[in-house]
Amino acid sequence: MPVPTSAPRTLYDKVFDDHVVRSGEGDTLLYIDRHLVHEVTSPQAFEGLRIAGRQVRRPDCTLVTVDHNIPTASRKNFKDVGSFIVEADSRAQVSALEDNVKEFGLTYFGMSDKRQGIVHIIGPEQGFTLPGTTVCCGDSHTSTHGAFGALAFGIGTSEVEHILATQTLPQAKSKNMRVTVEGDLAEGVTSKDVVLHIIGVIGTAGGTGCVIEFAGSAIRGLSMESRMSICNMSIEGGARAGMIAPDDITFKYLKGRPLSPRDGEEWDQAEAYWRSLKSDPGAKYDIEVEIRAEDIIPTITWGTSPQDVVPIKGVVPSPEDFPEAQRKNVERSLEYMGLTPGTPMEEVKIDKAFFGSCTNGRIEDMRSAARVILAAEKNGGPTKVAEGVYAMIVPGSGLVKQQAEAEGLDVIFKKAGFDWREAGCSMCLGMNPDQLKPGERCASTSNRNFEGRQGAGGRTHLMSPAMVAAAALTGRFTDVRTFMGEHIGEDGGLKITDYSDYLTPVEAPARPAEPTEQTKEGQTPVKQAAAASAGLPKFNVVKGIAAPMWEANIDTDKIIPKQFLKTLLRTGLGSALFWTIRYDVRTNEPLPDFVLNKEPWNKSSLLVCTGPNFGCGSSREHAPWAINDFGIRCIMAPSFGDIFKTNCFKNGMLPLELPQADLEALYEDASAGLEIAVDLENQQVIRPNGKPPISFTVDAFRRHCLINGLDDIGLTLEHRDKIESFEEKRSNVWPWLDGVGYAKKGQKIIAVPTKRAVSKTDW
Ligand SMILES: CC(C)[C@H](C(=O)O)[C@@H](O)C(=O)O
Ligand code: SF4
Repeated sequence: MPVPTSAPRTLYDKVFDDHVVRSGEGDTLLYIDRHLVHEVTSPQAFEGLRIAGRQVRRPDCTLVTVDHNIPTASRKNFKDVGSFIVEADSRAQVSALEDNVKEFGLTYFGMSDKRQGIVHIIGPEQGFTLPGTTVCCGDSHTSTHGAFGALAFGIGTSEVEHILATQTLPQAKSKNMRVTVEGDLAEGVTSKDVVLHIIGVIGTAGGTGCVIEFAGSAIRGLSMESRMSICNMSIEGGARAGMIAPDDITFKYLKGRPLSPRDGEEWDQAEAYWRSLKSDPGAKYDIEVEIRAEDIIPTITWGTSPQDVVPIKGVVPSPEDFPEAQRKNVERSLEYMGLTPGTPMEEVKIDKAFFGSCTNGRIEDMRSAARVILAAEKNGGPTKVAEGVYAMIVPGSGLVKQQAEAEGLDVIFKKAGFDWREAGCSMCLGMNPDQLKPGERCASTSNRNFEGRQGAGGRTHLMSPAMVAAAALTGRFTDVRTFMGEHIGEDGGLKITDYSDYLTPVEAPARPAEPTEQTKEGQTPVKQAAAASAGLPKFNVVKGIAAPMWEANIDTDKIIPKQFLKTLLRTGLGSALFWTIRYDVRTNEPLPDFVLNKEPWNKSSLLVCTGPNFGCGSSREHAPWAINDFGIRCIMAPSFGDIFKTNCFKNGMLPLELPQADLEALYEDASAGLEIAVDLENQQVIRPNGKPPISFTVDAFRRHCLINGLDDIGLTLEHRDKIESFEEKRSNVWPWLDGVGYAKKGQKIIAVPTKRAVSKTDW
């Protein structure tokens, strides 16, 4: 429920309140101003629209691009997707998107468009992301856009369909959390170090159920691009979204962008509203975290969770350094990462270096890496990528690439032996051919170091672009400050003009052979029958064997890895559930010790996990689809990742939070192979052998929907009149938000007239 406007409100409260279409029973219905769409999480949503005979409600507020699947090889000879993308499933997914944007009349930055890029890079670049807006995308790193003071969060595919059809989304109000970073950042410390440090402090579940506002002088001193890197990784801190109050730095960044309000009256009106978007003095936060900027030094990860951070001067930790409850997880991570406790991080060697992703694929990141290369040379450090290391640079968008080339950065990179690629998500998750081989170690500017994230068996260490550049040059993790001398800093040190000596074109380095097919890691399993939601099955009592698991932070990459996200369907993923821990990564043979490969748990219909934060990370709805397809309808755990939890409900599944002691008891029942029953109507877990049942409570509205198998879109469309009156108000109060897409004359625009001319600026 909106807070009465007289009470002091946080930035989050204000943006939330300004988007309420309706509040009643269940979640509040929020209007979504900006919807970004990509190829991985949309095919089933468009299919759902088609089956229900629905249109896209606001094409002018929808922007579509392709990023995850596309190869990053040169596009010089690009003709079409059909001939360019070798891998069949990736090609099918990109082609499906191309068909969908045509059919539904949407603005699309395809592979031949220089504005194409990672969704979270192109939104801000175009001025599509604006302060005070609600921004959604079927992608967990939508939190990036919060850097503008937008309420931006990732959603699953069912929610993508919901927004396409209604331009709204049912949302529960999150808690307010504030992370304040006060003071000056030391030389060589970047926003990536800040956010890794924050996640190290709060943990990957620290922000669960919250929207984090980043505040303090260190945050205010950052550029927009650095702020985006911080908000981007709010999801790694478990938060629904991250936000930073907009200020002059924000307004300057937005001025003149193609989809920003036009100069003059429209801009002035927008800026006046944006200036009101800051937390009121005395506004209440449920959680406050304070961090001193001077405590942050260049930081990297050692393990398989983004919270596994260590300062570069530190050593690989030992399980004994952690509380008892975490030791098994630490041992598992160390084993996977092939690291020995006590080894100085600066002695760990790398095989690959990856620059890019929605965290660090922007122009400032490219400049920061180039500065390190130049400074290393000036200070007598290495001048080339270390022997045996393959280093790739993948700009976040075609426009970032164009800008970098205009500044001559590509020449610096190529001369030092880096491979200069085309825009896309690339090795951040390796849905395209850019992947690690089993056992390879990578210094990466991306955001996730989960097991198998960059390729089955691959080992990822997260760090800043400057630190990746340093590691690429020395072949091992290196404190960038040790050979930078005075030439350091995000804006200080070497200036762009210093690049002039390096502007001689050179050949690209040899690249390791690319796999043509991804069958080694397994392909989309079993062919499936129906692509769209078949309507929600009713959930009443689910009884059966429960699979016991104990790991903390089971991320959705672990539940279903990237190679299975290429499906156009919602079904058939059961055989790939927990792929990387269920099968041998080299032979694809089932691992006999994995619980779901053993009798009787291979027929589980429930799952009990004693570790917290189940389903954290990526927004892929493929995770609950895979669990459901295996036959599991209810997961019991101490806590869940926010997006995963919503995705479960959208599929008629129950994510049930229970106290640790109850879970330990159920874990024992499950390990003994005994049947458990979850009775949602009576809110009880019934244990075997007459043991006393465990009571629980589930939100009344969610329970009602699950028991009756209710379809959310249908429910929302009953409030069509409310949506229309909200849109009318929106056009009056925030007129710069209407009709800003690139829709051309004659293109299908449903419901909303375009009120403004299409910008012709060459961006
Ligand atoms: C494909 C998409 C669902 C996913 C996400 O939500 O984050 C991806 O971008 C990732 O980084 O794993
Ligand atoms: S996290 Fe990686 S895969 Fe996901 S959107 Fe960002 S760049 Fe793409």
